[in-house]
Amino acid sequence: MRTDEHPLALPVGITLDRFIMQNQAAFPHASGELSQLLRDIALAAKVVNREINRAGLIDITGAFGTANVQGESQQKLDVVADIRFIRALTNGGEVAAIVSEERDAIIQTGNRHAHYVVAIDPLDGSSNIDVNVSIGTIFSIYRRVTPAGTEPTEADFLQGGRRQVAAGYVLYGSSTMLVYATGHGVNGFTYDHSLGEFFLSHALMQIPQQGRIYSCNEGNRRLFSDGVQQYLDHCHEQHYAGRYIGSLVGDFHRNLLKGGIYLYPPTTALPLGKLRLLYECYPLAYLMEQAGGQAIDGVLDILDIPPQSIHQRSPLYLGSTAMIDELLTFFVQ
Ligand SMILES: O=P(O)(O)OC[C@H]1O[C@](O)(COP(=O)(O)O)[C@@H](O)[C@@H]1O
Ligand SMILES: [Mg+2]
Ligand SMILES: [Mg+2]
Repeated sequence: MRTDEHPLALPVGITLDRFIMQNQAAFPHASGELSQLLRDIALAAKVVNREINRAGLIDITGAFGTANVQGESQQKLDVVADIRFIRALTNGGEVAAIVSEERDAIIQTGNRHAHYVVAIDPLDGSSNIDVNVSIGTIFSIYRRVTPAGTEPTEADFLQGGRRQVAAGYVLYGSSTMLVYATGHGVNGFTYDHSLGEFFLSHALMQIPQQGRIYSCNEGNRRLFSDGVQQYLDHCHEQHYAGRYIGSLVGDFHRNLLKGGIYLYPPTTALPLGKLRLLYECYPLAYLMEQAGGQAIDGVLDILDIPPQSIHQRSPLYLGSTAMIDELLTFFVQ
């Protein structure tokens, strides 16, 4: 009997580290830089996970008293997660510059020799931080276009969604998961606190083509276009289940597993939508397309939207292909 099949010692599974190494082997010219970058993200995720789990005990709940470039009040955990990810990516040495939701300007890490830049939403679902509801982190990775050795510029971040070389999210929920893709499918890893390791738990995730869940803040209903309002009526007529956590990562993850559609339409208050193209829409669209779903802004595929600025907003509709096709029929009437 092979040792890894012994009933007294069941295998623990494939660690994230081993998975990264196995996948790196598939790219003969790989230098290991992207692999190290992914490990740095996993390390920061473990530290932030620890802070979230004990937030109420170490007084990092509530507002920090400052506002970010979007004019949103920064929660203490927004700031903590921002510092932790920037520190890990800087110390890891593989990232030349970072765009963060919590910082106005590009962060120069000082690693001018590095070949990658990262756009990040350090803490997603800020309105749910203090109420023990799932929250997340979203990241997007590009190979820089400016030469190594020089100071990275906006050009490195405004390459367009289809130039991402990797993207993913961390979900801090009933379990903690890291879900990412590097162009060859979406894989999910569950964190085992007792071993301090992420283990492969969801290989090659695919969203069901059809779903019966819709996720939308219907409190904004009157601010939506007629087409969106008619689509929401259609969801009611079809008795689709309304599920809205208010954390994009949480709503995305559920719909990825069960099938469904997430909508953050433009409103009269936010005519360009609320969500940010570089560190919310592009990375989740990258995952959604590789999981067999669709992501649009109502007209274009999210990944084809030309980027103009680092904190640019966009409407977002993403999920099961059949549900996106159905939504689009309400936009052309
Ligand atoms: O409260 P609203 O308007 O429904 O917005 C909720 C959406 O805004 C977000 O909280 C925006 O993300 P941040 O928390 O990172 O700012 C999404 O996670 C969520 O889907
Ligand atoms: Mg967010
Ligand atoms: Mg955020």
